[in-house]
Amino acid sequence: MNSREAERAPSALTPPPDAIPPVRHPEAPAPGELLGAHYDHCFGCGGGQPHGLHLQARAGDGVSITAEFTVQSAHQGAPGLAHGGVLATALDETLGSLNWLLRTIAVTGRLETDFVRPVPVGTVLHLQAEVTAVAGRKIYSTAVGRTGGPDGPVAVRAQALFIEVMVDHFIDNGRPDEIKAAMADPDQIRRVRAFEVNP
Ligand SMILES: CCCCCCCC(=O)SCCNC(=O)CCNC(=O)[C@H](O)C(C)(C)COP(=O)(O)OP(=O)(O)OC[C@H]1O[C@@H](n2cnc3c(N)ncnc32)[C@H](O)[C@@H]1OP(=O)(O)O
Repeated sequence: MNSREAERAPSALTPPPDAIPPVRHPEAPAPGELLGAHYDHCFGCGGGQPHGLHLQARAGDGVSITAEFTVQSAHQGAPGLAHGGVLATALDETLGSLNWLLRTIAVTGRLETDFVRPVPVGTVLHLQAEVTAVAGRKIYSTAVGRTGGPDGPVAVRAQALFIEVMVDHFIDNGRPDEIKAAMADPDQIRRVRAFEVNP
């Protein structure tokens, strides 16, 4: 472990003392509004991924989100049970959707997941996530996923740190074919949301 990694290790998900509460963007979708897919080919929310999660997120109060995802046969790890990585993806996607309420472009830097109960295929996972603090480019957030309804037992939970980036993060690092296709989309909203840029 180098010194930078050591610095991040145990307290990386604890906001520093100068962190501030998150501020909901004035043009954020109203509480209860469905967010829709930010990118058709997103494995978490896009309709263009046959085996994707097709997660549906809804704006909550403050800087919070609720989301639902139904575990499909294609999401198995052990027989009849959701793969842990798929559940982590559902948490990551829900947490990532919070950035749309802040209208900040950010990517996951760290995602720490607790797998509390096994989740069978066919289960609807009810997710809730909120931003807890912001410190400069660092956005701290938490999420839980419950089974049997929005108030059911916790099956998974996560703590995350998202880092604000410029749109160049996607343009410089993404594969040129997909970047070109997304930029050529005549729908301005779809074009900007593909890169998570504010319209
Ligand atoms: C609706 C949208 C849904 C989107 C889907 C869900 C979201 C995703 O899955 S995004 C994809 C997965 N994530 C990625 O690909 C990110 C890959 N990583 C990177 O590109 C870079 O490491 C990146 C951008 C996170 C940080 O790099 P860089 O911009 O150079 O920032 P850097 O200076 O290293 O770090 C900035 C701060 O964050 C901290 N930090 C960065 N990474 C971490 C980390 N892993 N753990 C803890 N702290 C970290 C640094 O310590 C630093 O803190 P401070 O300002 O206090 O010194």
